[in-house]
Amino acid sequence: MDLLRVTALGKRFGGTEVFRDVSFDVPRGSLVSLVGPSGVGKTTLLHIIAGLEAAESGTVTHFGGKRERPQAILVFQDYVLFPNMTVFQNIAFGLKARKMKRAAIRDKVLPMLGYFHLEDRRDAYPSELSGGQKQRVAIARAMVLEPSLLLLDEPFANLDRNLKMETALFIRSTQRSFGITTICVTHDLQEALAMSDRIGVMLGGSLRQYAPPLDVYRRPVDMETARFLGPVNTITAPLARLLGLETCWLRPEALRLEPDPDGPAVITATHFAGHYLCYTLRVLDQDLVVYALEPMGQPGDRMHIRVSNQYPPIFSGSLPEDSCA
Ligand SMILES: Nc1ncnc2c1ncn2[C@@H]1O[C@H](COP(=O)(O)OP(=O)(O)OP(=O)(O)O)[C@@H](O)[C@H]1O
Repeated sequence: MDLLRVTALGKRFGGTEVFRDVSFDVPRGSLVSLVGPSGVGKTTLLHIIAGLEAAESGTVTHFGGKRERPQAILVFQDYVLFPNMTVFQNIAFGLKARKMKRAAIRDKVLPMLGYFHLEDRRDAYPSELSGGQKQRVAIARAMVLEPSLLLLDEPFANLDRNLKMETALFIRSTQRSFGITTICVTHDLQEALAMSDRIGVMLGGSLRQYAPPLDVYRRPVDMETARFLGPVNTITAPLARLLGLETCWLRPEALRLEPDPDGPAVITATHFAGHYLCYTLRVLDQDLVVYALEPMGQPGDRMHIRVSNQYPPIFSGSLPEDSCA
């Protein structure tokens, strides 16, 4: 079985249940991210997979059976680089501990320095590195050992906003090039969506959904998962009639704005979100969130709203109980 299999895992701390019945498979060579609010048990789950923590119930089977359990490496969120060692020495550390010969260590570490864009920092100490460089050293130090499982705990936690996505795409490309099965725990949803083969959404003590990122975003299993992934517009009956739809729930990108002095919607707020503009509008006593690539207007401007058939509703039909917009 070329999978890492997590089956019915449960964990308690004292009398408090953290999670129950968590099951998922990680195919060899794939990258999986576990996301969820703070305190839901993501790090605890990662520690159980790493063998650092015992589960209350359930099993973790590494690629075909416990007897063949291969090496798993956990990269902690605060990097834990050796402060008195250079970048080269940090990356070489695990190979040296395996008593590898000097020339063989050089042959392994030098390509890593190139791959991780650290050639000109090879003799620098961790205190002389930027957050992004430290992160790259920590991941290079793990990958040089060619682990069969790489576990990343909050790999973007200490990075500047603009470095997060760059690092996510870098992790993705290195993970693919080296074919290293990777499980990542993160708060950074956009980065997790961008780099992962599968996303596991942990909510309220269980793994609510485990699927490719676009499926979780477009076909969430319930409203709480939908809202965790991003804004949801509830289209109740009067608005649905106006838009020529049935009652449904739409992501912001499913709606289009057109400036129209006689339009039914009024812009109430707008902000620039980096790659797009985010508008909040009031229409028929409801608030809607709509994204646009081009500026559409200012608060107070009236708009016509169209529905794009490129983005089907994430749910349609009768309103579930937790559907309040
Ligand atoms: N050793 C421990 N003893 C008792 N409770 C613990 C222990 N470790 C974690 N917890 C509790 O278990 C819950 C899950 O913690 P965990 O760190 O796994 O969550 P998380 O989803 O990774 O959170 P965050 O995103 O904030 O890191 C929390 O309520 C935490 O306080």
